[in-house]
Amino acid sequence: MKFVITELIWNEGIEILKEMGEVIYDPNLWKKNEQLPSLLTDADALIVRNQTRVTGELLAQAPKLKVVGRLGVGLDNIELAAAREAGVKVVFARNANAISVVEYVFAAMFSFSRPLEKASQDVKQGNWDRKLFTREEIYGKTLGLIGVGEIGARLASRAKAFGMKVIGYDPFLPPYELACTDIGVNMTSLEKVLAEADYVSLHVPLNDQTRNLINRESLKTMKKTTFIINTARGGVINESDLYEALKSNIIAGAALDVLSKEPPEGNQLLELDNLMVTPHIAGLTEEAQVRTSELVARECVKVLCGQGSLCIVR
Ligand SMILES: NC(=O)C1=CN([C@@H]2O[C@H](COP(=O)(O)OP(=O)(O)OC[C@H]3O[C@@H](n4cnc5c(N)ncnc54)[C@H](O)[C@@H]3O)[C@@H](O)[C@H]2O)C=CC1
Ligand SMILES: O=C(O)CCC(=O)C(=O)O
Repeated sequence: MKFVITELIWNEGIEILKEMGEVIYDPNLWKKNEQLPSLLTDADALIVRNQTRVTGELLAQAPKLKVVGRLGVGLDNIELAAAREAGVKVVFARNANAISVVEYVFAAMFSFSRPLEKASQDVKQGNWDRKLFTREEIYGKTLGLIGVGEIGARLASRAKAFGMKVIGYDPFLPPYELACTDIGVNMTSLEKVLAEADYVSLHVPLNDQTRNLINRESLKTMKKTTFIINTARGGVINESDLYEALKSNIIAGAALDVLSKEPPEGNQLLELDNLMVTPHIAGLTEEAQVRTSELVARECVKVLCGQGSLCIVR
């Protein structure tokens, strides 16, 4: 078996693959468009993160390919219809990084509500301003979830433990799969989530329905005190509309782990004081990456051995 890996993978995954065959691994291969097709001519599996564009054109250059492994959850960089047409299965790291994303969202909420780093810097600069850093508890506040899947559900149960009220919008949630009421999420409309939440957190895939879901009109319906947190995909928020809303204090602030263009180029949002931005790290913890690398390696091998996998994208 030949495995081609175009982006960062942890050793735990590589070890599994090496037992099964040849492993070509270069974490920067996704940037080397001229090299990739020739490496794929006799590859059985292609393993990627979120930067490799797995297009129909690329798949056509990989006649032996049977499986694409996605070291993560979002599938917006993979042309699923083209993969289906080519008979190539796609497996992903179902739920492997969800807890890390949840903890990131708490870090973002606490950065707004208890800004320890800013206060610490202020003290180190010789100040002792206790009033300046008086904020609000998250206890009793409303967390609004847009998308209540693997991440949203885990975020909800932990937010309840902090005494938050949790409301959610997810029109595609199969009722038998997740009893939102059991985990304390009051499911409601998108309009209500936006109007009532003190913290809005996005957990939807990027697709034609969710692109620009948060835009000038929806931002206007939010409270002036609301913070929005985006760990989903940059395209879910219209960035120029968010820029205007933050600049004119239509909402209080935003934390973005994802941007429409990564790394950013000339993105005005980065100039704003009420914006926190990180380089797509919500799912990047040691634990999540070991789980992700092992899971995707194992599931690719299963597919190549003709066994079933619960991580195949349908
Ligand atoms: N920043 C990071 O490091 C990470 C980002 N992600 C992003 O988070 C997204 C969500 O991840 P999971 O919770 O694991 O996925 P999931 O598939 O378990 O949950 C997504 C939920 O969104 C819902 N949904 C779909 N379209 C919707 C719409 N138009 N309106 C409202 N809800 C809608 C679905 O019904 C589903 O319940 C991923 O697709 C990925 O883009 C995931 C992991 C790490
Ligand atoms: O692929 C990555 O490295 C980031 C994780 C992510 O965005 C995802 O799992 O969807």
